[in-house]
Amino acid sequence: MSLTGPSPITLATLRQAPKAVLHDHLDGGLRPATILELAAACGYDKLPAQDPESLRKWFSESANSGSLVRYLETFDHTVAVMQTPEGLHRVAYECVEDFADDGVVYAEVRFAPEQHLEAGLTLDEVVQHTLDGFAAGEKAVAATGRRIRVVCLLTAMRHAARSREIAELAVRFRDAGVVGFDIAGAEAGYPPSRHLDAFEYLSANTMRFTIHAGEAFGLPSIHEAVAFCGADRLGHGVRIIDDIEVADDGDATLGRVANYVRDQRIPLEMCPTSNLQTGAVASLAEHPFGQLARLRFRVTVNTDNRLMGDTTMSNEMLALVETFGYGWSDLERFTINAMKSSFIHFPERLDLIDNLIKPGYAVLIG
Ligand SMILES: O=c1[nH]cnc2c1ncn2[C@@H]1O[C@H](CO)[C@@H](O)[C@H]1O
Ligand SMILES: [Zn+2]
Repeated sequence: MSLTGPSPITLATLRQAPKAVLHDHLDGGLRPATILELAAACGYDKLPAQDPESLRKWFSESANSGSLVRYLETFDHTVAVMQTPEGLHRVAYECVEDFADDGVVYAEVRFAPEQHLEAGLTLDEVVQHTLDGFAAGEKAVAATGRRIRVVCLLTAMRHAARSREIAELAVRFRDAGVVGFDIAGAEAGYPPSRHLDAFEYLSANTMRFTIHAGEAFGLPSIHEAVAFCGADRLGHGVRIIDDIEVADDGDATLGRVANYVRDQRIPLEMCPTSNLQTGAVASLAEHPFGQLARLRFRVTVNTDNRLMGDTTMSNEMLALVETFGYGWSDLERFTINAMKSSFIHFPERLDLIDNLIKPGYAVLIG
């Protein structure tokens, strides 16, 4: 029996809840003030605004275009200031701090090393400076008495032709903080099967991977990702809803791909705010998250790009609570879903679930 009852769900209490994020882009999460300072330091003079607040507004407004391709254009400015050892280290370090301040206890953060070679760094150097930044961030957070684990996924850009090379890079850094691989970028016209070579290499090396699929393009992309490529998780995957028919009484009929994804417990990395911005869904009320959670797909809550979405994990959770009426036990379930789906080793997952996540929600549930 509880003496206090459940805490109300507000942004403040959500920030205290232990959270896990599987889908967050490093180059989509910079602090506006940091962008300005790094731009000044490296001589990048194409920023669209000159003070932090205007820049914050510029990113969220420009990303809110209803088109993935235009959303992605905003990354030119963040990637531009992440070309040096200092830039990469600082952005990674601050990412850890920002997650910890929001009560995130586990994060898988991704970025595309091939986009960070303009100042002459090698792929290996790019990854090493970033991992050093994460490690320094973890240490700084630990020194304040909090605990966070941040690991890295390496992304290959789906329109480019370096995925095999990036897969090899990921495997090279597998014991140093890289736990998986991803492909991202404009989806239409660039099906995941273009990168079969990379996925086969990863599978042969027992390294796991996720694929952005079913975001700006439909069900065929999801089908390819899970059936041809063997994706361990799906980035977004919202269009899986096209393979589900829901009758007026709520009864659902699933097609073959939807059944496969649910049966195999393939995790869906859902990013509500990002989906609104890119036009993948028209409104939160219509976001497939609600139906998919109800139908017991393995849904997880994610930020995608904190800068472009002007968002945090707490914010994404609050939006879902306000839209679908979720309570603490639902949020705990989504968080445990994320930990079960994470790419770190099993004992470490269990440790975070048993020693941080369950006790944290027990306090909030009251
Ligand atoms: O939601 C998304 N869908 C597809 N690609 C994305 C999304 N968010 C970011 N990126 C792309 O991933 C790269 C590496 O982090 C970013 O530079 C951006 O081009
Ligand atoms: Zn993404």
